[in-house]
Amino acid sequence: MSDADRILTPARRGEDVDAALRPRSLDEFVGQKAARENLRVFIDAARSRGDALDHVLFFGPPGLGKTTLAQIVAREMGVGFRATSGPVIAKSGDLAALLTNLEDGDVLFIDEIHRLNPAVEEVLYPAMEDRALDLMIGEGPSARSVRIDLPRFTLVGATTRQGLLTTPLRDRFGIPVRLQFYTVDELERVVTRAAGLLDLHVASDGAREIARRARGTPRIAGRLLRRVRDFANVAGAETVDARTADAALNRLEVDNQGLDAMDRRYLTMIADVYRGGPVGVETLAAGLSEPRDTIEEVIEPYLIQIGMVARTARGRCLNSAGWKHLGIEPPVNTQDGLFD
Ligand SMILES: Nc1ncnc2c1ncn2[C@@H]1O[C@H](COP(=O)(O)OP(=O)(O)OP(=O)(O)O)[C@@H](O)[C@H]1O
Ligand SMILES: [Mg+2]
Repeated sequence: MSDADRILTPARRGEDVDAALRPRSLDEFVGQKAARENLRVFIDAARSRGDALDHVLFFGPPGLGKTTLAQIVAREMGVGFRATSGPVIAKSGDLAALLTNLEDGDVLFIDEIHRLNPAVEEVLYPAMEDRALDLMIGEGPSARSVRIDLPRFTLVGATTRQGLLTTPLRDRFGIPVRLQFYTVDELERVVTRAAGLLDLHVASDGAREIARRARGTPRIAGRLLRRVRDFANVAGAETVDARTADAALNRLEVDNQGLDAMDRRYLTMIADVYRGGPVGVETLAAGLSEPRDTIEEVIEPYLIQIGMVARTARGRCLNSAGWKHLGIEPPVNTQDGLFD
């Protein structure tokens, strides 16, 4: 099974109707309290000065609301929103064209900003810092550089891999915002809100069951809700309660901790083959036939967050919660035993 086939992948899949469920204002946006409150202050301050908002970087695992917040920033500032992504901007000229076409105050959203090519990134530095573009005119000895002023704009970058950003780029964002996994309470509100938008009756224990098993991720909560709705429709259930949700999620092979077959394969490999670790991520990637990026970006963050796995300098280790979840006794003398 590849990551794209998983019901629990936090990465976006074609069936996801993200747009319909997207909160449209900071007040509608659930969770991420600290980030929301800070953004509110910075947006109000910029607006009262009549200035563009400082550049913002959203980073964190997939499906936590980076794109949603970028759109909300533009809407709350009352400015235009232009979106592109790192790998799409092939040449520095493409970026120059985008920048010179911005209107005063616009938000330029660059998704996957860690994948910008270095030549393009160079163009971004003076644009972010001085709102200017340095262009070379002509070639060879007669070449000269001209500086063009740009409209005031706010660059909003998003990345799942903050560590892959170059330091000069990272330093040019005045407002870095790390997104966190959501609590079950927060996801319960996400599910209830989405159910309302989908015109579906979900009892509070049903919303809670879905929330508990959504891997801390609103995108997964929305997707599970739609699949549970399908099961409820076929079963002729008017209301999704905890029992209906539990039965549907079991059928989807989402276990009671919200892990799926891929997560269990990952945990089982560390347990069975490497006696709980430490084992390097490359070795795990080869053993599981998954790209290393998928393991690091998609599978591990949540398993680390819930304390089943630890990322150490010598590799990945299974913690006692991981052993417990697999229902396996850890071998004696594991590293884990030393720390628990
Ligand atoms: N705080 C929230 N409240 C309600 N729904 C949310 C929230 N955050 C995200 N969502 C929903 O989750 C889905 C995914 O959000 P979004 O596309 O913004 O994630 P992302 O962080 O940009 O993901 P990726 O890294 O894959 O680009 C959307 O349908 C959005 O409506
Ligand atoms: Mg996104």
